[in-house]
Amino acid sequence: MQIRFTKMQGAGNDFVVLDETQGRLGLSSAQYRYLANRHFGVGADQILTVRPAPAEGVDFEYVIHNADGGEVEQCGNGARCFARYVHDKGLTDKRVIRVHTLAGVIAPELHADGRVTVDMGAPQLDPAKVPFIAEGLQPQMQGNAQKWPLALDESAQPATVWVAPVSMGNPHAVQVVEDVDRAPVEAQGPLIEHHVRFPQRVNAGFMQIINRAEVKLRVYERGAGETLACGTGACAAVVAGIGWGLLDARVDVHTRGGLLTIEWAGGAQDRVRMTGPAEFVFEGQIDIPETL
Ligand SMILES: N[C@@H](CCC[C@H](N)C(=O)O)C(=O)O
Repeated sequence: MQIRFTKMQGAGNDFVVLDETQGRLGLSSAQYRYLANRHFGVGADQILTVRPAPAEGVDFEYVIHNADGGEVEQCGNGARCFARYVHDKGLTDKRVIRVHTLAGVIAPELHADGRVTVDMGAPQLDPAKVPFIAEGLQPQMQGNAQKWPLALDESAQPATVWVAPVSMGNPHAVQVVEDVDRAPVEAQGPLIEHHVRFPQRVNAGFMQIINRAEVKLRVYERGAGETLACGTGACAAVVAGIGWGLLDARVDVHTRGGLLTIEWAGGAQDRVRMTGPAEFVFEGQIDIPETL
């Protein structure tokens, strides 16, 4: 089966974008995995699919698969690339686009310089809704927000880490580290991702505070491993940092792949805004085995 694709990246978080506005490709989870494979396929952290609007009041449907083939609710860097794709490919002439995702409606806005700001919606901090199983644990209060002890495998240093469970439509566990470049992302990432207290698995964020308006961040992503940047991870980290009283309402997040700016007024109903780059890389055609 031969399909056309576009490769894009947002702060180094890379995507294969598929256009299903003229009909479904009907890919299996193994075929998404094949596309994402960096040796046999195109290579990507996520596969983004553009579909026609499923309802009144939105312009498109945005479907996201992780590199492991699983469908997920939200992807922030992908949302910026999605908006740039539908605009630059002539699928819409709107510069503010309303997009349906599994996590609700988001609204990317294209700027003249090529960057995109996305209204990512309000964060969810109720542990049960992340979902995070908090039963039997004693949280610590810091500022206006809680942090929860997460016991990791004994081989992990430290054996217990303190995290904020935050949902940006998808689940995140954010912890503060002293030096992000020396943080045990590879060792702790998989343990946090698969921790029994996160029944839908989780994206693990490691945030170093530089000052009240600047952080460094690495994220070990659910279903993709460490990526050069994670947009929803940046939103979740800033929400946690503001809740803990460590950050102001506008924060520059330095990732290994580029800069994301996150804004949040701090109220439960306040929506998070994310601004960052969205770039085309190349286009092509690939043969995908029918049976995988
Ligand atoms: N890279 C993304 C997040 C993609 C989904 C995530 N791995 C999950 O499983 O929730 C972003 O930029 O937000």
